[in-house]
Amino acid sequence: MTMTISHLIRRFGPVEVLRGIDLEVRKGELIALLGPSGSGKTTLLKIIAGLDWPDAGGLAVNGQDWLARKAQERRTGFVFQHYALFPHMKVADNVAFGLTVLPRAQRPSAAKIRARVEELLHFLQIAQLADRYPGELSGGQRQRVALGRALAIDPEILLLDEPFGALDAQVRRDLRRWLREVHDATGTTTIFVTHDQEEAFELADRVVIMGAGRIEQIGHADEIYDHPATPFVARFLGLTVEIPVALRAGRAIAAGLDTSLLPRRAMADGPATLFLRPADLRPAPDPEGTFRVTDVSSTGALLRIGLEGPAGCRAEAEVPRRTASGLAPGQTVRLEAQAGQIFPGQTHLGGDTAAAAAPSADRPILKESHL
Ligand SMILES: Nc1ncnc2c1ncn2[C@@H]1O[C@H](COP(=O)(O)OP(=O)(O)OP(=O)(O)O)[C@@H](O)[C@H]1O
Repeated sequence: MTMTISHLIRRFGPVEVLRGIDLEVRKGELIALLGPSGSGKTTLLKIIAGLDWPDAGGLAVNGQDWLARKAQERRTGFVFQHYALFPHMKVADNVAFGLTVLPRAQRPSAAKIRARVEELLHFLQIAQLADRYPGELSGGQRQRVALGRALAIDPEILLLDEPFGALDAQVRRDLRRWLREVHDATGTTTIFVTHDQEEAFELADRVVIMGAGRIEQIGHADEIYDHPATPFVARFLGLTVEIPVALRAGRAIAAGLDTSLLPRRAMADGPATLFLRPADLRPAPDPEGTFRVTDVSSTGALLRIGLEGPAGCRAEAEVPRRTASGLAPGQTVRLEAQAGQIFPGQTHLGGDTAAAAAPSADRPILKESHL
C-alpha cells in the first residue's frame, strides 16, 4: 500500500492546525511523526484513520480516495497511548474482537479466529497472558495486547499514537525494539506518533518532523541529525545555542569564536546565526576573550557554563567536569565551535527577528554542501 497525502488542511475555528501537509508513505515503511505538543501529529493520524476530516486536501491509498471511505472501510489498526482494552474480556477475546465484529460475509469461522489469535499471541510473545483480564496486566503488557488487537484484522496500515508514552524508560526501550521486530516480520506499513526524539530516530525508517501544522523536514535519522533543514528543527534537536555570526566565503566569523573546525558552507555572505549543542561549544580561559562566564553548575559528570558575549548574546556550554579548569564566574573565555549549523539571518538576543526564525514554508530551505 502506498499512501499519498496532498496539501491537507485542517482548521478548528480560526486556527489552522494542519497547514498544508504533503507526505508519501511507501509500502512497508515505518514512519515516525515527531514534533512538539500541539504540532498536529494526532490530528493527522485521526484523519488517516477516518476519525476526523480535513477542510481541504487529499488522502489516497493505492490511488484510491480514502476521504470517500468511512473509518470502518479503511482497515486501519489504531493503538493509542491509553488504549482501553475491554476490561471484562480476557486477553484472547480482546485480540479476537476486531475479527468477531466483521460483517458476516467477511468474518472467519470461530475456529479460524481462535487459530489466528493463538498465532498472534505467540508471535507477540504474550501467549502466557491469553486467559488474563486487562486489569491483571502491566502497562507494557497491555500495550502488547493492544497491538495484537490492532494487528488481528490484518490492517492496511497501522497507526500508533504515543503507544509507549505512559510507560517508564526501560519498558519503553524494550517495547521499541520489540515493535521494530514485529514490524519487520509483518511488513505492515506503520505510522508512529511520538515527541520522543530518541524513540523516533531508533525506530523509524524515515522521520517526519512537524512544527505548528507543517512538515519541517523528512529524512533518515542520521540525515536529520547531521543536517537539520530549518532553525525550528535545529532547536528541536537540541541545538539551543544561537550565536550571531557574519558569513564570509562560507566561514562563520564572530569575535572570540573559533569556527575553524566547521566545514565551509556554500552560502552567500551576510549576517547569519550559528546553532550549536551546548556540548559542541568549548570555552577556554583567555583574558582577551569576548565571552564572560556568568555561572557554573555541575551535574556530576558535566559542568554547565553560562556565558554572555558581545551585544548581550547568551550561550551555554557543557564540558566534562574533569577537563574544565579555571572556569569560574567572571572569567573571560574564548570559544571553540566543534560542530554546528548555520542559517542565514540573525536570531540574536533571543528574539526571532530575522530570516533564520521565519517559518520554513515562507522561504526556501537552503541546501548546505561542503565546499
Ligand atoms: N477537536 C478539537 N477542537 C479544537 N482544537 C483542537 C481539537 N483537536 C485538536 N485541537 C488543537 O489542534 C492542535 C494540534 O493538536 P494535536 O493533538 O494534533 O497535536 P499533537 O502534535 O498530537 O500534540 P500532542 O503531542 O500533545 O498530542 C492543538 O493546538 C490542539 O489544541
